[in-house]
Amino acid sequence: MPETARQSAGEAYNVPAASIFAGGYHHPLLRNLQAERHLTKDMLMYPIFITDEPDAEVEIKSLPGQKRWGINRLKGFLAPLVAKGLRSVILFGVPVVREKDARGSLADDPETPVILALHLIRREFPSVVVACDVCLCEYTSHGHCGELCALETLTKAEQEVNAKIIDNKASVKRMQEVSLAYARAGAHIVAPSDMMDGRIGAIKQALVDDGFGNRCSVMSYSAKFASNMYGPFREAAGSVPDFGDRKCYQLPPNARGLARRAILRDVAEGADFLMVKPAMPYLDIMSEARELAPNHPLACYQVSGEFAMLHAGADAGVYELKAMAFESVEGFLRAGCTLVLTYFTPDFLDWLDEDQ
Ligand SMILES: NCC(=O)CCC(=O)O
Ligand SMILES: [Zn+2]
Ligand SMILES: [Zn+2]
Repeated sequence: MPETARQSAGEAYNVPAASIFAGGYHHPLLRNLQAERHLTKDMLMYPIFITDEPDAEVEIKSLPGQKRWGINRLKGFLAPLVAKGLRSVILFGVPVVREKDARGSLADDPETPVILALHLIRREFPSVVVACDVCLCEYTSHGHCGELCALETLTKAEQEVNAKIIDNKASVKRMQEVSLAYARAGAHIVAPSDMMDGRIGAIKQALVDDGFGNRCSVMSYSAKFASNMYGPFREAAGSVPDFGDRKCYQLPPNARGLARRAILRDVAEGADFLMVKPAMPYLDIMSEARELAPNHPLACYQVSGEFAMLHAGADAGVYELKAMAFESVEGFLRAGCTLVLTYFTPDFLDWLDEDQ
């Protein structure tokens, strides 16, 4: 037993005045003031799936409440959200009608859903900032994020460990082309999630050379981990790879050092925004990113599996969804994030107007 407790056996222990913590902040307002920063509507970016079926409004089973939208439905879907204060979206294209090929030609086809949506959103909702995810996985016939090497050039052993399947050079060139196409169609931000080496510098240079240096920002998915939590997204976007996995271009979940290097590399290559993805299991990486790049805005992506997990827990009675969603985002802000990509955005637009 500790000395003080023995001495006071039988008597009430006198709590020292300086040890009173929670009790000192005994009112909801006083507790609220503990936060350095609070979630605001400006900090929310909403991921949206747009398909090439113009009238589609298709539920995504594994992503509660989320749908794939056809271009003809987009205005009606976004208008009420913009009225509630939606400030930014990130677009993902989902071709289901047109045929995919090995180089992901549909990514930057002039009629591709993302480009049509860019024109529409810029025209109809001038207050909304539009980011476009830049990646090939939704557009390639094989479902990988970049162009592949001719597989016959690889040894069997290399194929088995999924090494060297990506043609990095050809892929980076595609990311430049796709980024430029989105910038020309009005994207405020291009957000490469492909994870090819050197793409940030290449994209930034292509934008600058084409006159977009101060019209289109680059948000790098800097620390994107090869997570188990992208499943519902892959259902939503139809981007499950045909073979192998993404481990040769995304970070292993245990890779703190690689994440730190990736963050520093993307800063050096000219990224305007950095990102950590997924969010909840990687709070340590966020706070390290904050330290490594204190002068850059930091985003995090609360991915599809996190969203599905939070819903599943709430449905099982483990917690109340709204309270848990706020708790998750409070963690991101505490860790230093300034922007949160989340499927909860429409909910937060309502919740932030309610008493919390
Ligand atoms: N580039 C986006 C993803 O790879 C997945 C996001 C998610 O799971 O929500
Ligand atoms: Zn991808
Ligand atoms: Zn992706």
